[in-house]
Amino acid sequence: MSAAIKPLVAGNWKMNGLKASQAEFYKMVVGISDEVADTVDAMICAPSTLTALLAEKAGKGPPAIGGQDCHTAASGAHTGDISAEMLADAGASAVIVGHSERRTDHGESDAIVNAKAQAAWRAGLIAIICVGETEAERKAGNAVSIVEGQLNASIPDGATAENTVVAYEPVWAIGTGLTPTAADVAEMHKAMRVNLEGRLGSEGQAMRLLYGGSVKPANARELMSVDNVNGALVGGASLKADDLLGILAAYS
Ligand SMILES: O=C[C@H](O)COP(=O)(O)O
Repeated sequence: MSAAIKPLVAGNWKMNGLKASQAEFYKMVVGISDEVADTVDAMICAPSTLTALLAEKAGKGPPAIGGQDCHTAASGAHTGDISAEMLADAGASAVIVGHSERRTDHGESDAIVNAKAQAAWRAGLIAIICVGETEAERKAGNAVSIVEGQLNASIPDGATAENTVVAYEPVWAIGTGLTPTAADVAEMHKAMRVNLEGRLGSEGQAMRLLYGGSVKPANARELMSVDNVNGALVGGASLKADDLLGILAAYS
């Protein structure tokens, strides 16, 4: 772990959560101790129907509130979409862009992800940019080159450690209970660090690099202690306060 970088554990609720989920969320708000908050940043990326409700419930947080996707435009005739400005207005401070589920389900290319990251910055949001290889790409020995290609094309010029977080999520590890070995995570995160330092200098050196894919309380300590892993992007386990708090406890 890079000592100077404050880690981030971001929960991605995906298409889960109703107004009643505020009760579980409030358990997270009251369960994050000052000691934990001093050590690690916490965030919940809620469905946009809940952004304003949870932001109000969180007050100043933690957790901070994030969105899960945004359009590239600030406003306009884009039925069903949501802009980064709308998320910011509802109380979000960050937005995930380029999640593999968006890339697969909605055909989002690196170029679109790049434009969405710029839209996030335009609205004053942190862009959490996701990258990751498929199972076939890993089996073919191409995982690192695939991820480097995604980094190069998805991260806009002007990325800083303040406005950008990178999340490495092997597609085959998402929601499957499978995780890469600590050695594989270390290899990938080192490669990402070298790539980002080469392009962005000290900003790339200080940028938070999250690991995502089947992170649970039981494996968080091992995964989060890998060099160049500066936190986690958590799906299923972020829906339950006990699990999220258990993952945050990896930093205690
Ligand atoms: O954004 C989160 C990831 O897709 C990981 O999901 P998961 O923790 O349910 O595997």
